[in-house]
Order: sequence, then C-alpha cells, then structure tokens
Amino acid sequence: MLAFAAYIVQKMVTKHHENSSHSQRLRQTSEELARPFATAGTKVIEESSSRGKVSSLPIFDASVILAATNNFALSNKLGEGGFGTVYKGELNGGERIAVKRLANFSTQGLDELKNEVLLIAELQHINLVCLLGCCIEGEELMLIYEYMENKSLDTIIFDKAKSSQLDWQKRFEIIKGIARGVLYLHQDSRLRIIHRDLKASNILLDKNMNPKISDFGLARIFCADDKKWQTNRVVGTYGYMSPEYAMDGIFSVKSDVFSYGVLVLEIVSGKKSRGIFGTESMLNLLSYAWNLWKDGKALELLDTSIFGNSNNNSEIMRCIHVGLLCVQDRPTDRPHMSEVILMLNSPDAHLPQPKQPGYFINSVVAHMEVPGYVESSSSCTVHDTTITIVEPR
Ligand SMILES: Nc1ncnc2c1ncn2[C@@H]1O[C@H](COP(=O)(O)OP(=O)(O)OP(=O)(O)O)[C@@H](O)[C@H]1O
Repeated sequence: MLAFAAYIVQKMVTKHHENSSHSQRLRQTSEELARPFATAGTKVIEESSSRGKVSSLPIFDASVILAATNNFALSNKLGEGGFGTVYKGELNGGERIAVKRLANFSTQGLDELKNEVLLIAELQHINLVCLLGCCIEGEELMLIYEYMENKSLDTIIFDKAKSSQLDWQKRFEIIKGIARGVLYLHQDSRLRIIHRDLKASNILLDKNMNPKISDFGLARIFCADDKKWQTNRVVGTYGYMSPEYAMDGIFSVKSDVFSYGVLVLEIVSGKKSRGIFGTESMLNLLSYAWNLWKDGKALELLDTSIFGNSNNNSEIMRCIHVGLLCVQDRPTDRPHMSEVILMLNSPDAHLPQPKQPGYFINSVVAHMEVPGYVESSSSCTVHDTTITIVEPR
C-alpha cells in the first residue's frame, strides 16, 4: 500500500455543469484527469456525502493502468463477464492489481456514477474484495481491485484436477466467510446492498484461500434507475437466481439468500447448479440435493474428491441443511443471513425442516428473450432482459 500511496499526488473535487451530456462530461473528465498527471499516477475523488462524511477514492491515470497491464495484453486477461473484461496488472512498486473495464454502464450522469463508485469503495470487510481506485477514460470506467492469487472459486471447485486443493475444512471456512460478507452487505454496512449476482465466479480467493466477494454494488452502477425492489432489468445468473427475481424481477435480501444457498450446495458437491445429475431423470443440482435429502442420503452429495473423513459428517450435513433452507421456494421461508451464520456456527442448534426448493421441476426449459444475453465461460449472465421459465409440454 505504500507504493500505491506514493501515486496519490493531489486531491480534487471535480465540478461538472448540470446540463452537459453524459459522454461530454466523461470526455471532459478524462481531459481534466490527464492534465495534472504528466508525471504522476493518481489523484483522489473526494466528496462530501449527504451524511456529512468525506469519502475519497484514488483515481488512476489511464497511462498508469496501460503500463500496469502492458496495454491490456491478452496474456494479462483474467476473464470476461457480463460487466466487462478483467486484466491482471502490476504497478511500478510491484503491487499486483486486477483491472475491471466496465463498458456500457448505466446512463446516469458522471456525478452520480462517481457517487456510486465512492459508495462501493466505502464498503470494507475482510470478505469483500478491496476496491483500490478507479480510472475514467472516455466512455469507459475501470475499477481497480486488489489482485486475488487464487482467482475465483469456480476455477477450483469445478475443476477435477484442482478441487482436492480445497478439503472440507477449507470449504467450511469459505462457506462461513461468504456468509459473513453477505451479512455485512445486507445489514452491517452503512448501506444496504443486495448483491443480485452471488455465484462461484464472484467469490475470489486470496493466497490463503480466504473468500472475498466481488462485483458487489455493480448492479447499482448498471441499473441506476432500478434501485427499487422490482425491476424489469434482471442482472443475475441463471442457476443462481431465485424464482421471484428471475420471473418477476423482484429482488430482496432473500433473493441473495437463495443464491447463497445454491453456492453452498455447489461448494459441498463440487457440482455446478446448472448441470444435470442423477440417473433416473434429469435433475439440476437443487432437485438432486433435495431428492438425496428426502431419501436420507444427503451425504452422498459430497464432492467425491474430498470424500473420506467421517469426523466432518455433522458439519457437512449442517451445510447441506442450511443450503436447502436458503433455496426454499418462498422468500419468507428462507432464513436471513444472520440466522444462516448462527446455524452454521451452532452444532447443537435445532434447524427447521426445509421445504421443496424453488425451481424443483425435473425438466425445465429456460427460454430467454435474448437482447443483452451473454454466455460466459461458466454461466449465463442476463443483463437488461427478462427470463421466462417455461415447462415443456
Ligand atoms: N480481483 C481479482 N483478482 C484475480 N482475479 C480476478 C479478480 N477479479 C476477477 N478475476 C477473474 O476474472 C474473471 C472474470 O471476472 P468477472 O467478475 O468479470 O466475470 P464473472 O464473474 O465470470 O461474470 P459476471 O460478470 O457475469 O459476474 C473471474 O472469474 C476471476 O477468475
């Protein structure tokens, strides 16, 4: 962080004319940004919020980001998602960063955009990825994050060659760490954030395999006009979205709880929620887990690559139980994250019996109205569109 701090050379509050267009404003800003940085790296956005607190966030000069990523070299590309492309980079002082290039973000004005980025930067928790700064260049916004050595959870748990790196104890710690991060977003931070896209590729792992949630707050940047609780712009990933969010655009802390439950079942089983399992019929992960649970064979869900230590059976059962409680069809039946944490940490707690999960249809066809539909390596991400689940006749 010392090397990083050395880049911060000046503080400023940028003022913009209310009546200039969004793109003009962005261009104007990037010109303003370029000026003071002939020799230096970053400055700071600083703004007083309505709550009277002054927040600040370093703004990186584009030249610093270009140098750090070797002009966004393909070899530095870490991945691509619905919000943009992510590159690995190294600052002059040797500090490693991840640069997320967001394109086509919401049409909100620059001031509002900066506010949103500042709000995200204010969210700090050991289980959230740290936002180090941002860079605005033309119509592009780049978010600069701390680099996570072990990349995302999906790259390990769904990879047969790597999945044994995460034994049960590590998986249990990851399950609990994610729960703490989500609780912070829902309840303990100064804002109330509903993530809306919790999934394995949004859980990053540091060098000690500690989980850090990424992409929190991005739904707000991309959907500035739908901070209300119902939206016709669904930002989320098929396989993780709760029924009420996927079908009616209704999101709440309970839709995040549903996605968390899917994640828990994926971490326990090493299976993707959208896969097809079971021998007799086409089962997705939720219905597969539910059938095993009903038949008293829930432990069979456990990833075979970490099978074998019966000392952990009660923890494993508890995680499956909590996962199934989280994916129940009716939002009101699902626990709050504070209850999830209590249940995970209390070996003797009496847990209610789960009801049938949402999406418990043996064979479903997901019909997507395609504008804005993006197929990424591990998931379908749907932006600016609606999803209709239809049962085949
Ligand atoms: N801070 C980071 N450190 C290391 N790797 C990262 C970091 N952020 C993202 N990545 C890698 O880049 C990949 C792409 O990330 P990104 O969040 O853009 O897409 P996604 O999560 O796969 O999809 P979506 O945008 O739909 O959520 C991730 O899966 C992860 O492997």
